[in-house]
Amino acid sequence: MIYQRVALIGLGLIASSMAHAIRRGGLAGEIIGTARSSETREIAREINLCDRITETATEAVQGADLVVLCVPVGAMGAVAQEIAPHLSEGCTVTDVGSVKKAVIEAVAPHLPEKVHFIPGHPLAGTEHSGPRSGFAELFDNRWNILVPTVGTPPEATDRLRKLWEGMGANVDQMDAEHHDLVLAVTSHCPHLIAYTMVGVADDLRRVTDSEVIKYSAAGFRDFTRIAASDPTMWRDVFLNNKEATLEILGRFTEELFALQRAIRTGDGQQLFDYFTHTRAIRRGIIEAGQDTAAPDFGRGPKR
Ligand SMILES: NC(=O)c1ccc[n+]([C@@H]2O[C@H](COP(=O)([O-])OP(=O)(O)OC[C@H]3O[C@@H](n4cnc5c(N)ncnc54)[C@H](O)[C@@H]3O)[C@@H](O)[C@H]2O)c1
Ligand SMILES: O=C(O)C(=O)C[C@]1(C(=O)O)C=C[C@@H](O)C=C1
Repeated sequence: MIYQRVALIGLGLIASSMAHAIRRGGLAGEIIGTARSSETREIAREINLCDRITETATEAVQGADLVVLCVPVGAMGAVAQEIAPHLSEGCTVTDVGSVKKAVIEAVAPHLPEKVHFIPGHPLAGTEHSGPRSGFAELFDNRWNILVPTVGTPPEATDRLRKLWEGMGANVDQMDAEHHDLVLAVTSHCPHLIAYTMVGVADDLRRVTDSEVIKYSAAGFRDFTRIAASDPTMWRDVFLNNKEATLEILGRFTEELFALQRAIRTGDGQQLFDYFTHTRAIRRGIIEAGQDTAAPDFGRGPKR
């Protein structure tokens, strides 16, 4: 057992997967859960997600030695403010938000000195949300990035690392700014591109008489899966990782324009060279055995 009492705030995909994975590994003495809506709390009770479900976050954190904020990035600051006076001395507060710099800025000022704040981000998910969508295997062989704040005792970070390893994840550390830039490239902008492509296809539906949907090839189907992700979560990701996502979108647009020009001018060599280069990147990732974060479509329950 790594923690005596873990409090999960916000019972969606990530919190419910954590509850299942913590139970699978016998990693906590007790799991307490809480959610804002009575409907979510009711479902959590019905499926026996946690050992105890409380009405409020302030009740949930009492006596906990680990508190995990599992709400959308834009709600982290308000939740931290609400729970701060009720945290136990020496407890660790972590989060699972997809953005790190803005979450640290929103959460850290509210937390008392007697607690350890260790922000985190599991690089694992699906397009589903809510308390029924979680499954114990979500984090197996996926990365979890920890972003310890200055002055965090190494023992507190090691303990949290052990919890994530117990849930099946590989753990790495990064600073917040670097995390946000890397994730802008690997996760945030690809989601925006998927949202856009599905929007374009939908616009075209009238012209193509629904053929776009009917003949969806694998590439487009992957886009529609990604574009089905939770709108609140993704709105908050972009509003809170503005600088890095705008930087990457700027570069993306430049490359896109260059390829657009090559198509218009019939520059087959440029297209061929570009595609050869990107294929080598994909093959390099696979040869290096670093393809562990590849989405495994169809994982987990479909809700
Ligand atoms: N879904 C993914 O693929 C994924 C992966 C890694 C990290 N994350 C991050 O994990 C966090 C949770 O995501 P999820 O996919 O579990 O979401 P989810 O939508 O499944 O669950 C979110 C939970 O937060 C609650 N909530 C929403 N707004 C709130 C508010 N204003 N105040 C209090 N509670 C509120 C919801 O009721 C729900 O219980 C987010 O910060 C997200 O960025 C998501
Ligand atoms: O597989 C998916 O559905 C995901 O989008 C998961 C994904 C990702 O981009 O890889 C999405 C957001 C997270 O913050 C982490 C993981």
